[in-house]
Parts: sequence; structure tokens; C-alpha cells
Amino acid sequence: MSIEVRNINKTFGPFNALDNVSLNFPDGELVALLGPSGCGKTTLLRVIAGLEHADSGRIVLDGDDATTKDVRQRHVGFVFQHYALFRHLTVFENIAFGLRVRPHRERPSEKDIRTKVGQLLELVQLSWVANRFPSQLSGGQRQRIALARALAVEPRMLLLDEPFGALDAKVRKELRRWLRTLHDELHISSIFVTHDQEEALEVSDRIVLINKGRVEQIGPPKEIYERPATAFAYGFMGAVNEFRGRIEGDYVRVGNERLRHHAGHFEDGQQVVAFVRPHETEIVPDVSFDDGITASVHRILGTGAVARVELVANGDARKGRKDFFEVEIPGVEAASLGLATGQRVKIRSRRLSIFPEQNGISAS
Ligand SMILES: Nc1ncnc2c1ncn2[C@@H]1O[C@H](COP(=O)(O)OP(=O)(O)OP(=O)(O)O)[C@@H](O)[C@H]1O
Repeated sequence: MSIEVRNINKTFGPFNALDNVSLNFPDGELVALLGPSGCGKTTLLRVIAGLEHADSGRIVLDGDDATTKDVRQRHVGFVFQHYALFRHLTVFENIAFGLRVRPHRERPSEKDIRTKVGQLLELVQLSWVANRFPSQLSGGQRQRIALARALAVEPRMLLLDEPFGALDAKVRKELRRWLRTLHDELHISSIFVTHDQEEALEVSDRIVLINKGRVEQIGPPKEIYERPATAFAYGFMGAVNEFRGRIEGDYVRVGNERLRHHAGHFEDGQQVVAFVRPHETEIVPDVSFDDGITASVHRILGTGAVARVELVANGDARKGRKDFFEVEIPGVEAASLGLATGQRVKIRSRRLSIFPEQNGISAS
């Protein structure tokens, strides 16, 4: 089912939870709604589902205006963070539930229900727990059963709200790979909410990055990670070193030091915020080097292929919001630099991304 969100606004009292949100997903995509806590992800999911009504805007499903349709008419399957399985029903009956409560004329025969539930249990690879109760399952197993239950009624879209949020890191990782494989098999249009960048990057076809009720950027994971469109997107999508200063030709002037950039043309004197990822940051032991910001080595972590060096900003870079930096360099390079705690060095960037400074917007 294609899903279109047109100019959705939603307020709770004076609070603007969704601010003119528009999205368009083709049929069969697995989409991640990603953003920090409170940014409006769940509200958007609920508006798409029909559980919540927007103040203005439209929801268009498969080309039909569904704005005034209720949840059932939208044919949605849900999976929530906290397992919503019925505790007094077996796994089998939990999955069968949606089919059994259908109006008499639409209800499948007992034989068909058994076949269908059997197929779904196979799909989620849990046939062997059919007769157990939810309390006898692990958290990960419960979420897989919740998914099977959501799929039983053959929804046209699947909405998942932090489906793996309550699970430990290892199970979470396993389940997200599993969800991706399952989606590749079923191709049912799915939207899942997460605040975990790694999860969104790993699982989805497309990420919608949300901040304070507004869409910051939409795109395939690789694009969002490699070409963040805004300062917020840059900071949210991974570790980052941040500098504030003003443009001076091919440099960003930070106090009495400067960093070279290749980020295209910016007007001289413009106030900017500049970012560089730790693996694109270099350490120069010679502090008289022109291009770079002075910092002191705080800690050197990792002794394997990659060393992570934490540094404390000196001088004017301290005036930035962050006064420490992270650099990732090959372990052999760290060894040959012979870095020591407290040593003063310069850091410089191989790829500085620059955004105009606006209203103090920060990536962090
Ligand atoms: N029923 C409500 N009444 C008042 N405010 C609400 C209501 N529902 C949500 N909000 C507010 O709207 C904002 C967005 O909430 P929402 O649950 O959509 O955020 P979220 O991005 O899903 O966050 P989280 O990741 O923490 O669940 C929050 O500031 C929240 O407090």
C-alpha cells in the first residue's frame, strides 16, 4: 500500500507535536521514523494508523483519502514496544485472536484458522511454542509472536512502535536482521519508529529523520548518513566533532586558529558551525602547523586496528558547545605518532561539513 502524508499538523494544547509534515512512500517499503525522544514519531505513526486525528492535513492510502477512516478501515497491523499479548491465551490463540473476532460471515473456518496460524508460526520460526503462554516466552519471542498476530489479519500496512525497544542489545540486533529478512519475504508496507540510528540505518529502505515535529531529512540510509542535510541531521547520525567560527576564504576561523575546508563557496565573514566525523579527523603532532585546532590528548582507547583518541580542546575552540574531540585513526598510525596523555597536538579535518549558524542550532 502506498502511504502519503500531506501537510499534517497536530497540537496538544499549546504544544506543536507535528508541524506541517508531508511524506510519500511507495508500496512495499520498510521505512524508519527516526528522531530524539519527544520529536513526534509516535504521534505521526498514530495519525497514519487512524488512532489519532490530525488538526489539519490528509492521509492518503493507495491513492484514496483515508483521513476520516477509522483504524479498521485502514487495515493496519500493529506491534508495540510493550508486548500486547493476551496473557491468558496461548501463543496459538493469541495469533488466532484477530481472525476469531471477525464478524461471523467473514470469519474463516476452524480448519483455515489452524492452517493460517500454523503458517504464521513457521514464518516467525516459533512453531514449537504454539501451546505456551506469553509468560513462558523470552522478550524476543514475544515480539515475534506479536508480529505474527499483527500479520494474521492480513493488514495492508504494518506499523511498529519501537518494537525492539524493551529488549537487550544482542536480541535487538538479531531481531532487526530478522525483521529485514521477513520484510524482504512479505514486502508489506511497513513503518517503524525508533530513536536508534544504528537500527534505522541497518533495517530500513528509507529513513525519515524528525526533529521537534518537523521532517529534517528523508532518504535512503546511506544518503542520510553520508550527506546529512542539516546540522541536526549531522549530529544525530553519528559521533561528530563540532567547531564554531566564521568563514575566511577556504578556512573556518575558530578564534586565532583555523581549519581548512573543501565544502564549496561560503561568504567571507559568515558565522558557521562546522562538523567532522572522528574517522575523518587527523592528528598533527606539530602545533605550529597552520591548519588545525590545538587540543590536548586526554585518553587513547583501543589497541587493535583502530585507536580512538579523546582530546580536550584548548584555547578558543573551548568556546564551542563541545570542548572535547574524538579521533579515530589506524592503530599503527597512533603507535607511530607516539601520543601521550597531556600532549598538545593539532587536529584537522579531511572532510569538513559546514552549515550556516542559525539561532544557535546545534548538532548535539
Ligand atoms: N496525548 C498527549 N497529550 C499531550 N501531549 C502529548 C500527547 N501525546 C504526545 N504528546 C507530546 O507530543 C510530543 C511528541 O510525542 P511522541 O510520543 O510523538 O514523541 P516520540 O518522538 O515518539 O518520543 P519517544 O521516542 O520518547 O516515544 C511529546 O512532547 C509529548 O509529550
